[in-house]
Amino acid sequence: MYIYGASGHGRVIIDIIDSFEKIHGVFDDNPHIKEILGYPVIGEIPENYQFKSDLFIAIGDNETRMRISRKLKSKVRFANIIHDSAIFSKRAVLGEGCVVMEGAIVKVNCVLGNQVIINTGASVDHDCIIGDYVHIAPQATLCGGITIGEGSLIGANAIVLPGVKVGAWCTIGAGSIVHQDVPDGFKWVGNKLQPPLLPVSQ
Ligand SMILES: CC(=O)SCCNC(=O)CCNC(=O)[C@H](O)C(C)(C)COP(=O)(O)OP(=O)(O)OC[C@H]1O[C@@H](n2cnc3c(N)ncnc32)[C@H](O)[C@@H]1OP(=O)(O)O
Repeated sequence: MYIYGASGHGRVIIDIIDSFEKIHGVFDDNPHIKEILGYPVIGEIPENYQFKSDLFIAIGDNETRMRISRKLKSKVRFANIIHDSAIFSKRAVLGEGCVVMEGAIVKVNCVLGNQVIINTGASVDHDCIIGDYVHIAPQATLCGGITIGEGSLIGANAIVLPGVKVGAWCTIGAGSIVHQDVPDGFKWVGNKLQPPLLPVSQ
């Protein structure tokens, strides 16, 4: 497998896979990063690079992961990674380029899109629909029947109550309790929707 991203999330991904998976190469656009966990970092992906195996985009930022996956999707197949200690229902569906980390749970009838991160110990209960490029951060809990729109971040230890719909590109603060639907692009912190930023007056 190839890895794209040699920062914190890249270290986490390499640490999960390199005891059973050969790392063919690690890419990162930052020319100052030369090495990660003992693996040399190649730099940017060269034009017309011929991949010998699947790629995993190990970048935590949802918008960046979307941009890179769109750029590369015609050139390479994206790997999925499910840690041995995760519980992933045989009746749940996963897109491509996703990771389900240590101790995470994804239950019956869940549908996960592409490039989704289910981080350490997060719990996604029955019948949830998770859009592309979503990150469910460590220990977050999604109760049953929840919808999370594309690109949203559900912060660490947040709880989303049953049936709630979180829109696209929302941010849910760490430790929040989300008890109402959240419109596209909004932020929710604690137990409240945050007012949108007002445009700066001319
Ligand atoms: C392995 C990993 O690390 S995965 C990473 C997962 N990432 C996360 O879980 C982070 C989620 N992000 C957060 O919780 C952020 O703090 C956000 C998005 C809620 C707020 O970020 P910002 O908009 O930059 O807000 P900022 O940091 O300026 O804080 C604004 C106010 O909200 C408060 N605040 C910030 N985060 C929270 C929170 N989670 N809960 C309650 N209050 C908060 C701040 O104390 C501050 O209060 P004040 O105005 O009274 O001083």
